[in-house]
Amino acid sequence: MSTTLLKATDVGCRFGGVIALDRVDFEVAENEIVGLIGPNGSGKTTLLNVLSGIYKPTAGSLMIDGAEVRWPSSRILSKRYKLARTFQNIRLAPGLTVRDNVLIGMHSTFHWYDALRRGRSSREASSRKAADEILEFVGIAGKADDIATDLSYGDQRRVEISRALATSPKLLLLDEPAAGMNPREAASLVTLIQQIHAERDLSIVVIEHNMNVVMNTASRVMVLDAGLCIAHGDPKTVSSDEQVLEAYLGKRFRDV
Ligand SMILES: Nc1ncnc2c1ncn2[C@@H]1O[C@H](COP(=O)(O)OP(=O)(O)OP(=O)(O)O)[C@@H](O)[C@H]1O
Repeated sequence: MSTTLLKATDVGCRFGGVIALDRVDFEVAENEIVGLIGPNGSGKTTLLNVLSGIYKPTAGSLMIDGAEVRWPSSRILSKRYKLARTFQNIRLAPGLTVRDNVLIGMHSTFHWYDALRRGRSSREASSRKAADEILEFVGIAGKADDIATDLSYGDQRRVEISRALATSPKLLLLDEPAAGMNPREAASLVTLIQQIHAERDLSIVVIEHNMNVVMNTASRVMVLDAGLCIAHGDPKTVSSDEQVLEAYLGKRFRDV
């Protein structure tokens, strides 16, 4: 039987007159990959921002690892509850190497300069080794000394994922990891997500507009539309749901 890692109940989030989330229930089990899809502006990133402590919701409750949490800050969530995330718009430290970006993730409790100093000191050789192991795992070890922002788009996404993995998360939140990728890069992202899931003891939530990525990674999918959950279930069931087809996927998806 699967154990629930995170359970958000009746979550609401308003921005003035805009209802970004309307009584949304969301659950992630241990070792599960959940896909989150929906049209632009349907509330996907808002849900991720709420779950990672960036937005405080206007209603609802959150349980993580069996304990009720009172919507703490992202720092507390990432440390105490071991959540890590990537962003829709890549956020890498400019001018720093790939390895240094990962070291920042590893020492995220410190100011980034402190993190780098610690990461670069001989005492912290083990951190560098751990960073290099993650880069190897993610497939960009050969680029550890390159400036991260000089890499291809697909590789920059891999750096972001490496940085998130550096915190050894129990829950990894990926916000449109395939955005801007070509089909070849997106296919190799699918393999990477499957590999992370198979080899690391964690759960993953993935927001994506690329249906191939969602359908080939997630075992369960939730669909948001205008802040409401309009469907959830296994990918096959969701992809044949009439309401989903009409609201979001449309004919395009029927042809996939
Ligand atoms: N900080 C904010 N201030 C005001 N409105 C916001 C804010 N964040 C989100 N919204 C609004 O909430 C709604 C949901 O936005 P959200 O970014 O969560 O959608 P999304 O499903 O992630 O869209 P996309 O697929 O385009 O990224 C939108 O109407 C958006 O304009």
